[in-house]
Amino acid sequence: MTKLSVNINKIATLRNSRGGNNPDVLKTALDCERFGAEGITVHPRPDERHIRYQDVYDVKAAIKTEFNIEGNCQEEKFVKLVLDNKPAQVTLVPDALGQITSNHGWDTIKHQSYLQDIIGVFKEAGIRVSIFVDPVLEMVEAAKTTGTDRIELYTEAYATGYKADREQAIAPYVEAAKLANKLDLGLNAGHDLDLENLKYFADNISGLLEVSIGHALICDALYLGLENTIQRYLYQLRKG
Ligand SMILES: CC(=O)[C@@H](O)[C@H](O)COP(=O)(O)O
Ligand SMILES: NCC(=O)COP(=O)(O)O
Repeated sequence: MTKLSVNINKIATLRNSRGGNNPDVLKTALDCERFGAEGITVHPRPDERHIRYQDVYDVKAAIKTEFNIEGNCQEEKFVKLVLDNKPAQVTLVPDALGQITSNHGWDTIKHQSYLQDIIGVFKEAGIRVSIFVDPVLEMVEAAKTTGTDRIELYTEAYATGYKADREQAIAPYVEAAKLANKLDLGLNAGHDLDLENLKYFADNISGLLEVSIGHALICDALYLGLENTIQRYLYQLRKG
């Protein structure tokens, strides 16, 4: 079964735009769980323009489902934040400073030795590790030797290509997933997944353990309401 982890970054972005506590990030996380989400994802960035470091402590203390902290482990503050909070999972993303959003996976060959070291730090603390990778076979293969528990396939290219030719868009992901399964690497996916493209992805990717979805889900919630939206995403993952 593929778990749905809701990324609440965009709730924090809205809150920060006025400086108060509306919408309430912690309440939203708890409501997401109440409405059926099987995990909460946050992606704090060094400028704290959406999720703030304090939000991470607050959310961790309150939620009951799997907590997934994503971010750039080259930032010392991020490493401390993760080790302080001990989430169920940390997802390592090779973001540059000031990046609008994540836009590529790790080069697991070039950064092999660095990844081995940092993954070891998190695993030593009992935290499951996932690393963000593009659906490129060499990158998946080299991910295995980093010691990571899982990879998260970066799905922006799938989401962009879906409308024009979904078979072509998913093809590299099918191959990457087959290889990950063969190597016994756990498989997550995320970025720009939405109500339209999610089911086809989940149906065609074997062994998909978790999707983390934020931007589209929060946009849908404006029209459909948060509870209804989460139920609809779960339905896309579960229906035959
Ligand atoms: C790793 C990934 O694809 C998402 O976490 C995405 O980066 C969300 O971050 P933003 O909300 O800052 O776009
Ligand atoms: N890991 C992907 C994620 O958390 C959410 O990405 P998006 O749905 O906001 O594009």
